Amino acid sequence: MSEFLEILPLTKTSFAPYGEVIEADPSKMRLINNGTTERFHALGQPVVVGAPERLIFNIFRGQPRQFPYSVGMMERHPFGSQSFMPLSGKPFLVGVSDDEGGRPGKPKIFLARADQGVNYFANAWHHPLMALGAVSDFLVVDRDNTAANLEEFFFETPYSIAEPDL
Ligand SMILES: NC(=O)N[C@@H](O)C(=O)O
Ligand code: NI
Repeated sequence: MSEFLEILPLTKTSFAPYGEVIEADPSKMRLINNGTTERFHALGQPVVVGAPERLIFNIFRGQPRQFPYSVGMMERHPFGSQSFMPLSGKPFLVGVSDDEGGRPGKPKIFLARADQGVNYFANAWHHPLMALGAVSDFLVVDRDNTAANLEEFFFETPYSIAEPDL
């Protein structure tokens, strides 16, 4: 019987060890364009390790996950950060793990609102995109040449996630 993982709200504090939360934080806001635009400044830092690879913009179109969902693996990108910002007005799930001697520990699952994105730090264990409820698009900024930038770990016993209460 696999262990069910609790779903927590996504907050800057809870997510801090794994990356940055991209959201319109009033403390980061400055008025620009003659007061007609609110700029929420420097919400996260895209990172490439090991030039000459480039940071690129992508769109990921994710199929909604079905529940109960089996979390059988985690992955990480040693040579760059990876950010996901919802474009379809839907919430999504974020899964991360601490590193425990080169392997991911028990995953932590966060529910990201439709107005929240995340930027995973380089080498942060995370689960691949988990869209919710409908096919959803995400703006993704990460390092080009992903082939050399992906490490996966498969759990002997998968964890489970119950249908989130949206
Ligand atoms: N492999 C890929 O491009 N996607 C994953 O990295 C992911 O985090 O969804
Ligand atoms: Ni990834």
